[in-house]
Amino acid sequence: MPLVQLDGVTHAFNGKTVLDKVALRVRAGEIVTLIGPNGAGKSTLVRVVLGLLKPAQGQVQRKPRLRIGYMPQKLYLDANLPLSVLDFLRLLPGITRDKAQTALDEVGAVSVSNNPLHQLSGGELQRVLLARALLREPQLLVLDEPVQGVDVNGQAELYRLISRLRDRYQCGVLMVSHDLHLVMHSTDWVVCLNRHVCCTGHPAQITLEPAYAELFGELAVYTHHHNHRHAISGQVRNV
Ligand SMILES: Nc1ncnc2c1ncn2[C@@H]1O[C@H](COP(=O)(O)OP(=O)(O)OP(=O)(O)O)[C@@H](O)[C@H]1O
Repeated sequence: MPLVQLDGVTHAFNGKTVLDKVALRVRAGEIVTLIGPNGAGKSTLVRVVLGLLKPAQGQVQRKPRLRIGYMPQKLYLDANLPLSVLDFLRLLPGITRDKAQTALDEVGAVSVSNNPLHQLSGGELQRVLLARALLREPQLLVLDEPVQGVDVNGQAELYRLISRLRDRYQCGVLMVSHDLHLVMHSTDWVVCLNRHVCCTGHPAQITLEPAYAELFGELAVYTHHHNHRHAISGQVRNV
């Protein structure tokens, strides 16, 4: 049974359809990457997966008692709040100092344990957020743009870390990314979203899809015919 399975998920905000009959499935041990341009509905879909948003239509099935570890896109920090990394992780109920240290060790961030949270670099903060997600002992890790604010080398390292965590815990991973080329080697399945699912497949296949080429332009290669185009709003236009 998949950890989570969505079928025909449709949702609108203020009369504007943001998700249109979207299907998605994540199984244990699998890394699924959701890619799409700004406003494509990626974060909205993540909220549906997390159970924070009930879609107007469609089915959402989660494995019973599914434990989800979530890494948000952004963390809003109050620079006046003197919170160390360890204090921050220990805000989660039941987390001891030892458990927090182990999670930091796991993500290669033990050296910043006592540093003030708001003084971390982009890459260090992302690792700390990943450690926090791991503390829930997740069966499903949901990562919304996990490499934001991280330089290119750091991004590749973070993706390798995510793959290692998947190998070690055999958890499913759903991650959101803007850039398929960077995540290509660390993902098993790609879902290309622009309010509806434009195409899905293995990372190497997906770059050959005309729908992918249309969304991501010059980086992609056209090889076969596609039966619709997208208006700038993301609406499908027949050709
Ligand atoms: N709570 C809300 N109320 C109204 N509109 C919303 C709400 N949440 C999202 N939207 C709109 O839905 C659309 C999709 O937003 P969403 O954040 O899911 O896109 P995204 O693919 O994650 O974008 P980005 O890559 O920029 O983060 C956008 O037009 C956004 O303005």
